[in-house]
Amino acid sequence: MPQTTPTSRATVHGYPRQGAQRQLKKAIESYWAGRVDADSLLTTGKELRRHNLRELRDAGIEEIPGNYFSFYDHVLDTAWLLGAIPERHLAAVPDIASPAGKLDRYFAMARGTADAPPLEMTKWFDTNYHYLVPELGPDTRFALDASKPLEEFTEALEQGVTTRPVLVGPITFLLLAKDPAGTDGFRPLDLLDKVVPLYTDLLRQLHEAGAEWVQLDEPALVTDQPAEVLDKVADTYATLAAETARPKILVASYFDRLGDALPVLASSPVEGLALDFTNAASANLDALAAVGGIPDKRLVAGVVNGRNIWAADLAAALSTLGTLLGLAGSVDVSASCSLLHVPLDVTLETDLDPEVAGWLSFARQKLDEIVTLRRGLTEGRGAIGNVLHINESRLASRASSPIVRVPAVRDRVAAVTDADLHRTSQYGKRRQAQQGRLHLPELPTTTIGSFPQTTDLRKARAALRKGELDQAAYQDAMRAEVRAVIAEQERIGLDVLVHGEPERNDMVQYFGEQLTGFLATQHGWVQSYGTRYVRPPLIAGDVSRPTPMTVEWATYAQSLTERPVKGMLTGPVTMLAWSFVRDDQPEGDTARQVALALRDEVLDLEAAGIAIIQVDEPALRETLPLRTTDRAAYLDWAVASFQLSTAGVRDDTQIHTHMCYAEFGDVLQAIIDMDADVISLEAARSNMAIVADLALAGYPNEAGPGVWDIHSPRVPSVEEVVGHLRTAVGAFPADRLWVNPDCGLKTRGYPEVRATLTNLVEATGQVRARP
Ligand SMILES: Nc1nc2c(c(=O)[nH]1)N[C@@H](CNc1ccc(C(=O)N[C@@H](CCC(=O)N[C@@H](CCC(=O)N[C@@H](CCC(=O)O)C(=O)O)C(=O)O)C(=O)O)cc1)CN2
Ligand code: MET
Ligand SMILES: [Zn+2]
Repeated sequence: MPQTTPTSRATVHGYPRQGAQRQLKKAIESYWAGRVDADSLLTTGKELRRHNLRELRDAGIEEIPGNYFSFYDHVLDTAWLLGAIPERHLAAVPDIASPAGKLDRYFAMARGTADAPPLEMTKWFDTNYHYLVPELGPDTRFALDASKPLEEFTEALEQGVTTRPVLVGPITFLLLAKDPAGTDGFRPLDLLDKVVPLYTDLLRQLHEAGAEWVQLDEPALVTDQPAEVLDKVADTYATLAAETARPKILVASYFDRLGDALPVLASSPVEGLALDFTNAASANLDALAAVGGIPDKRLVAGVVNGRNIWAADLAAALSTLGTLLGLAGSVDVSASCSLLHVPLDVTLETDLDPEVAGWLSFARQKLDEIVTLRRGLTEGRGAIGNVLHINESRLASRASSPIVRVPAVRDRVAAVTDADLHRTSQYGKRRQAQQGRLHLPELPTTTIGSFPQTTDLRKARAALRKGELDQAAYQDAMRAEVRAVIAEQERIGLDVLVHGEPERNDMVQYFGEQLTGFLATQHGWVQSYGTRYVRPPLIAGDVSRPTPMTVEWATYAQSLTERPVKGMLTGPVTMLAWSFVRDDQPEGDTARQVALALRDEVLDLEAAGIAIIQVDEPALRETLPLRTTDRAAYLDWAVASFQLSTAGVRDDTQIHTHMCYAEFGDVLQAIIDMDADVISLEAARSNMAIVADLALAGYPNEAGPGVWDIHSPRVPSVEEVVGHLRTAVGAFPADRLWVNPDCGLKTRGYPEVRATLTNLVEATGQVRARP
């Protein structure tokens, strides 16, 4: 007899918010541009939520999440919920009586206004999604505004569905927040006692509205936390559970294992836990057994990977679920995390080989997997025999496909030796050779690569796709842009130029489209931040480079000027991090394949006379495993793959790399080991703190701390840039410093780019003249 657990349900933590045609992006951007009013935007939001609710219900999802929708970001929504709104944003939009007022204040926090800079934005754990960092100080006063979760709950109820509202939990909210003033001895977590009563109040209000369950997300608990924080977790959930008029509480964790937080939550009085059982988080299974299970609790089992796009191994997932049945009061089937991080629907992909499409599972397909597994769990394998059979044959087709394993690529990787990872000479000798070739002034000025991606550029690309523009006309348009970008930089007086990357839809997608082993999607949009989306390529098979990818663009740009133009590539770690990576071999193996393909490109650029080659690694820091014990192994392959891609060049070829997104403290040694001749880093927002860190760590090569925060259209004055440069020069040898913005300029407009780069060059002149 199959074991039956009648209470088992199919559920998810969240679903893509944007709609199949990215309607949400378009509606919000239209609102910002003044083309539609607040009511129209609110209506679009409502329609998308209603549509998603039907989609989830029709797919067979038995408990549907609520409050996962957002006009910008769910952490920002939580700050709003708790009334943690900085003074400057209150002042910028003082009147919120109307719907437009509310939206405008909300968007002011997200994007800033002329006088009020936005909240800082940073990566959501180890994903490519960005959240807005709540600003909390010792004097922050909270005030609950539960209207969003309540209204969305009621809205679903009107459609006949009792949703489970999903909210960022109090511990994670406070751990993600920052005190912009850096008040001595204060941490946002000190505000816990002020915040917990608001959550209690919120629980009461949701209960009154009819909510049976509420989900509080605590992903911060999958990062290492001291005992003192874990004690606060225990206290917090004991306090919340002590409220009698409340929904049942489900505490959710994802992206890694709970570790020491697992026994704490297991023995807390909350009614349910949601755990991730994929990848490194699969250690949750043994840990759960070790605490004797949670027989009095509901377990929401994340057995379907919510972050990757491969069809699940249903038989394996079912066997995990079977084991879990013995470890919890009830077992529900879910994805490991919100489906926010994957594209919407494989069936929209008409260009994919149908065999390959069968290997894939986007958000919509994951719903089917979850529902199937729930049936298998409650009705037995026999009930889903057909689906298991099809799944098995699809997995087999993937495992044996010739695109997955290419012997020549594997042989080449196997032949890599340690010598391939190191430049011929030490930095000192290379520096002399490079100076002899480049003749750069002290404090050379440069940019990070991209210039504004104008509407015209995107329109040209869209026209090419639709066949309205032929390849030759498209190339002409892009070349014209390269000419304009080079001329612009010469006029401004920069020392090392870039071609501006006009031909790239995205720095990862562009290379993915040219490398064998990568697959592109047409509609696979995933939210990166706010209304900005990316279409991550899929790494399905062994990677190689059939032909040069950037050499023509680089040599064309170089032919237009006497000044050096940097070759511009995306590094192996970032190519993996911002793609959906194959799950059938260690990531380090995939990274080496990508590195060899890039190494070919680097050597071709060198042979074509390009003297400076930049290999960007902005994702190196964010991909750092969440648990510190896993980090060394990651850094080993990450650094080695960067070295493999770059170390083949001559002494007089200068290798640059670039990293944005601050918090480099954990990777300083890796930065040294990468041995790029020059690294440009984000620094403007942290007032050049990284420069002192590099000096302290003994970083021996050259560095360009960013002097312009490109995330904002604000133009820094000459004095401000001079100030940054003097700080840098005071902390690091001036003869090893470069001057550049924090990151590429693709999201910026020409007016602020011209103004800022002019100021940057002027400021550099002043500091050179009077160091
Ligand atoms: N992969 C990746 N991850 C990253 C970054 C990154 O650069 N790449 N940077 C950080 C995040 N920053 C980001 C910055 C900008 C955008 C961004 O601008 N995205 C664009 C899409 C970029 C793109 O793929 N553009 C394509 C397609 C553009 C498009 O939408 N075309 C329309 C039609 C074109 C038109 O008429 O305007 C369509 O296909 O429907 C192109 O240029 O060809 C957007 O959401 O609008 C995304 C992330 C961290 N993570
Ligand atoms: C997110 S890092 C961006 C680096 C790239 N070269 C650019 O300038 O856009
Ligand atoms: Zn960058």
